[in-house]
Amino acid sequence: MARTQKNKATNYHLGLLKGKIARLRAQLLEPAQGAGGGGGQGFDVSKSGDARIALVGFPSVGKSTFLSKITKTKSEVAAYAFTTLTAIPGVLEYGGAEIQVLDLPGIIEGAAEGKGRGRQVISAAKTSELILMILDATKRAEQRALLEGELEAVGIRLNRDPPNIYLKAKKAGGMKITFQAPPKYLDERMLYHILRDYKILNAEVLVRDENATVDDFIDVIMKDHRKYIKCLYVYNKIDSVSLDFLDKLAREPNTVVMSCELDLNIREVVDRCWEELRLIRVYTKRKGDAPDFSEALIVRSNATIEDVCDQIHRTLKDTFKHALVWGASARHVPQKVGLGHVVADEDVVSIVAK
Ligand SMILES: Nc1nc2c(ncn2[C@@H]2O[C@H](COP(=O)(O)OP(=O)(O)OP(=O)(O)O)[C@@H](O)[C@H]2O)c(=O)[nH]1
Ligand SMILES: [K+]
Ligand SMILES: [Mg+2]
Repeated sequence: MARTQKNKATNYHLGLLKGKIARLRAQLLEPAQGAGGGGGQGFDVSKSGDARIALVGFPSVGKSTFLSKITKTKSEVAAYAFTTLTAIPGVLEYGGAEIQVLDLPGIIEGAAEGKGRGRQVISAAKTSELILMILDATKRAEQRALLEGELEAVGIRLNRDPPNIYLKAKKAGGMKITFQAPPKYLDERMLYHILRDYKILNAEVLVRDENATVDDFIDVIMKDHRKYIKCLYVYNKIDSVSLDFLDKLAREPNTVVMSCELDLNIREVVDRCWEELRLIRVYTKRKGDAPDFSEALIVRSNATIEDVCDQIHRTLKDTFKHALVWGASARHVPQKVGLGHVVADEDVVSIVAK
């Protein structure tokens, strides 16, 4: 690809190559048959709590120091690289929620290809709802792009939505490729040949985004190997950089700065994590009683009354008549709602049974 000049005429050729590379890379990442270790498996830590955050970064950026600050777990801290050799889980308690925080071994360039424990670390990161990319404010700026490249290479997409392209493989009927608006970077012939390379010969494609690229299209074909995860960039060790530089870092998007050593801004980092996870606290209330604010039910954003019922008890739905809701999601209080009503943070809900 590097030898090919980029212009309109070679665009098609480059698109096909990208498709082939993505397909071959996915094959490489498949754990080899019977090969055992070093494969795509994460660490043996089961998920627990309401969400999982993974701490990802180069060695000695302060991942374990941070875990020890925000949870009761003590993960070994030292000045040498690769102090942490496995996944260490801790529990962050926040607003009634329990969030699992995974301290992970440091990764290095080439991690995606299996250097060090890289593949295992990245697999563990892939299971999280939020990646905290811990960066050393005193190190070169390229560290961030390097790490992003490693995560991208195994199919993690940070702070992005899935491409707005519909693809449905079929058993027969040939290829039907439609563009909602004239595409800037794609054409029908290119998509046709990329699909063929993936042995997809019958399919319906609708490209809804005129700015969609070949990479986007490949992500849609490979959607079983892609994971869209939020990432917060956390620069640690700000005790050791100039104020000017610190100011510049702090203005970057999705970025927070801290010093574990001086206990600076830790609370703000944790608050941002909570915001990024977009978890919702719902309090329950029995008829005639005051709401129970001592224990929150934790649900995902856009959760409905049905999700709330499932959190309380798996058979509650069967006897559900309606619910009464007080709080931000209610048009008037209390609002009488059905299972489909979408709740908001800190709502109070009373379930009325048949
Ligand atoms: N100056 C400064 N040093 C820090 C800060 N936070 C951690 N350190 C130091 O950085 C070194 C590495 O810290 P660790 O927490 O072991 O880093 P890690 O990212 O877990 O390292 P690995 O497990 O080896 O990947 C230790 O010597 C810490 O004391 C900070 O805010 N400022
Ligand atoms: K270390
Ligand atoms: Mg560590």
